[in-house]
Amino acid sequence: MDEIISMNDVTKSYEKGNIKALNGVNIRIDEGDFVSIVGPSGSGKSTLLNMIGALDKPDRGHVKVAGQNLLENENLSKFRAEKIGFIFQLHNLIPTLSVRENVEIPMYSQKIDSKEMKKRSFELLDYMGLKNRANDNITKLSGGERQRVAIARALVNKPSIILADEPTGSLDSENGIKVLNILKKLHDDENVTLIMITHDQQIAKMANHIIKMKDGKIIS
Ligand SMILES: Nc1ncnc2c1ncn2[C@@H]1O[C@H](COP(=O)(O)OP(=O)(O)OP(=O)(O)O)[C@@H](O)[C@H]1O
Repeated sequence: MDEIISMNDVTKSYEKGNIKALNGVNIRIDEGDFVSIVGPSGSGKSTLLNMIGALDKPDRGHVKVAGQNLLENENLSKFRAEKIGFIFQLHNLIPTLSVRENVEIPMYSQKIDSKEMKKRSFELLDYMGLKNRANDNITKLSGGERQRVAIARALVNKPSIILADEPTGSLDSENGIKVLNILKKLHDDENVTLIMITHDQQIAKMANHIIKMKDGKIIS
């Protein structure tokens, strides 16, 4: 399989070097892999995910994602919009917009006409079982429904990589399973590379590979 993400001796410190959030991390992830990241609070999981998504820069080391060296890339927002879909625990949806408008946000920076935007957002909302909620204000939806909107938004630019930080963390188990099944189906059907942080051992086992972190290092 082809490599899609690699990190070489990546180090990231905070508080003038007192906290080593990442301490010499090496990874290789192949196209189409489903990887879960586990480890205690503060072990560096979010920092690792943010490095892959070019939301953060290492102090030292190399990060290569989808063939691009992120330290040399001068247009990281374009890179993010085209290659990466982000799903966060608190889903960062915009409360003043409708469901459909929230899904369309990542397309605004691309040169996509409004008809095509509408077509894509309806398709994805249909896939998520939310087509009839498209014009509702986002605040009318339940937590599980909002998380499905966040997944639709992450997919709208057809990214090759999805980064999910505790995507089921704020959901009850029934809704959590629904969201996970959607992510798993995406991975199986579309060959999307899926990288997910979780605290739940059972959920972690759904992945093909598990990265275990401790004190800024990968321990297995
Ligand atoms: N912006 C920041 N400023 C200072 N310290 C930070 C910052 N971001 C992270 N850290 C520190 O870096 C370390 C790793 O944090 P990180 O958020 O990556 O851990 P995590 O494994 O994702 O934790 P959790 O499971 O609690 O979300 C922690 O000690 C954290 O306090």
